[in-house]
Amino acid sequence: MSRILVLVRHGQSEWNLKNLFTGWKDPDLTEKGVEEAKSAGHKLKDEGFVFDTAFTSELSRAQRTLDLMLEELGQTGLAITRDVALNERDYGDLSGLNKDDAREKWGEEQVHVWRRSYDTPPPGGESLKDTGARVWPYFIHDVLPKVMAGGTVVVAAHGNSLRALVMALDGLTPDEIVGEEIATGVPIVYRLNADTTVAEKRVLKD
Ligand SMILES: O=C(O)[C@H](O)COP(=O)(O)O
Repeated sequence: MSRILVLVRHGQSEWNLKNLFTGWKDPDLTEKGVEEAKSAGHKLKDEGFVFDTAFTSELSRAQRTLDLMLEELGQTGLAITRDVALNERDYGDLSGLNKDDAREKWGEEQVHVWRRSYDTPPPGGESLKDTGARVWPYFIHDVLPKVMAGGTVVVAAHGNSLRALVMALDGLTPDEIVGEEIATGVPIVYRLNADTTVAEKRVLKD
């Protein structure tokens, strides 16, 4: 039984390039982001991955990344489930602001706490804990059963919705999750044991 879960953060978006807080805003991929998505698909193809099902968010950058990966894999007909539960953390009032301008205004430390802490939400937005409170139940209810049935499952999502998943899968503490970064377009491959614990984790860097 394979029980494989592949997590991929979308490729670079227009707002990643402009250094803007994005959250639930919906910018497209840049050309570099398109290349990153294709390269993720290429790596997975080279390793022989064939997916049984795919999940993504309701945001274009993750959906397009998934489509581009599946094109590379020759799996454009695959069933895709799109759900708001996998959306990026809602950055609230920070959405659309430049990250350096925010550091100027509120200070480096405060902005770091909003971006990387476990339970301090940005103004009007979600903390990582809040994000996990919607991502994790969705994962348990909708995604995990497909993996545990012996499937090979891909989830294309976002920096912080994936940090919430990785925190739970890897059993990281609130202090440990602060240092966890998810790179754009780099597949993270989990193989799970029959009791749902992680048997193996590999990050498919270049
Ligand atoms: O929503 C965003 O701005 C990005 O997708 C993630 O941003 P962060 O790295 O600042 O959390």
